Amino acid sequence: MSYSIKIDQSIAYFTINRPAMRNAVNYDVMEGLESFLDQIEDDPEISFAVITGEGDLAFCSGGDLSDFHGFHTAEDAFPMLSRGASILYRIATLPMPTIALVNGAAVGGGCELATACDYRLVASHARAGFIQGTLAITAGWGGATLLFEKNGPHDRLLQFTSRASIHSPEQLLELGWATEVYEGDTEVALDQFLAPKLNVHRNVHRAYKSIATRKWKTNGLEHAMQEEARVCSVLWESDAHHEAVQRFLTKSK
Ligand SMILES: CCC(=O)SCCNC(=O)CCNC(=O)[C@H](O)C(C)(C)COP(=O)(O)OP(=O)(O)OC[C@H]1O[C@@H](n2cnc3c(N)ncnc32)[C@H](O)[C@@H]1OP(=O)(O)O
Repeated sequence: MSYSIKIDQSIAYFTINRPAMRNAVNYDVMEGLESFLDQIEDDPEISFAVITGEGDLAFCSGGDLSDFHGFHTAEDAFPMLSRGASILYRIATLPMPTIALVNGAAVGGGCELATACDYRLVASHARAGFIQGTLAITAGWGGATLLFEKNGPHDRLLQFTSRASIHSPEQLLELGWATEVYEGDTEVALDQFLAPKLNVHRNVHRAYKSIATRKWKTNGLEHAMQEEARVCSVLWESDAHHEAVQRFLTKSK
């Protein structure tokens, strides 16, 4: 199984379980995320949702380049990108707060997935970045739209996306992308992050989440995220993109 879902004492967990592929997202993982969202979206008993990746090398390395490399044209790529954008929109607008447990690399679509969450707990050995530019594409699952929507300093966020580089936890904290950086055991770090929050009734957390995100239901965010998928799909069909993916897939062979 390429993912697992667990609900334990009002906390819902989704774990991508493809460590050998650095937890890259294929259609199976997309289906898993949709099923996770279906399970928790209307469950008033859930206090928090946690998204993470198996192992300690990667949170998520983005779209599975070996699977999705088969898409040659914008028309081929758009349905996958659009589906990713729908999933990230649903994550961003879940009624309970969400935590990305960034226990390793979060790059490309993996950085987008973490950006869709409310909080990002980042391991001191982890790295993250919108590296899609190295593949001659932009973010395509709506993650860049979400990043800009979350009101950081415009110039620094624009550099964060367009320089396509990988950032250290210190840089991610300074940018305001990382909520906290932790050392040592991931479960302990999550417990310590959640403990003070669990002293407050879940309805309060859910109410603040609704206050913070209500505007997104009416300001066209969902449409803007789909538009990001469309822009990415146009770049996807370029030779520059296909050549860059080919270089990545053959680098160690
Ligand atoms: C939707 C838009 C997108 O998300 S486009 C995808 C953007 N993502 C990327 O370009 C990420 C590519 N991956 C990486 O940069 C590195 O693998 C990171 C995550 C930094 C981890 O580095 P490192 O720990 O050295 O592992 P590695 O590169 O040797 O990879 C191990 C095996 O996993 C594979 N892998 C990794 N990421 C992906 C991916 N996104 N899609 C498909 N396969 C991936 C590598 O090819 C490698 O496989 P193999 O063991 O050589 O067969």
